[in-house]
Amino acid sequence: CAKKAKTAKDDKNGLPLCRMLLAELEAHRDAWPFLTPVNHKAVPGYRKVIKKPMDFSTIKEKLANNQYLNLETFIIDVNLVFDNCEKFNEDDSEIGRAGHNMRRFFDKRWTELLQ
Ligand SMILES: Cn1cc(C(=O)NCCCNC(=O)c2ccc(F)cc2)ccc1=O
Repeated sequence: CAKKAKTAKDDKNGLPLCRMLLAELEAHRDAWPFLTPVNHKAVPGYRKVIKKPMDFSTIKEKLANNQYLNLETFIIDVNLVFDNCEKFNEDDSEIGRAGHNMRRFFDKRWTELLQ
């Protein structure tokens, strides 16, 4: 019979873990810039500079549509949110700092949960 997955990382579908992690990201006080897609009509230059926009609501939609193979592919999209933020925003700005805070929080949580 198939070996029981050792950790969520190996588990073919650590999807409940993804849903839990996303819920924690959305509940974070610094999540507000990332909850919905950046409105490129309201944010000059965004569409030109950021080739692959991503946000928490889009990740939620992809989870609901079973578009993530496993935790890895989910983590790639979450990191895309933070990488886009670093590319477009000064570190010393409200949104730039929010991005750094959220990345630090996420890295801490998923590594804790995988131990
Ligand atoms: C990630 N990023 C976001 C923006 C940006 O201007 N984003 C709009 C923020 C406005 N949205 C809110 O204030 C809000 C949304 C939901 C909510 F529940 C509470 C507040 C600009 C550059 C960038 O790189």
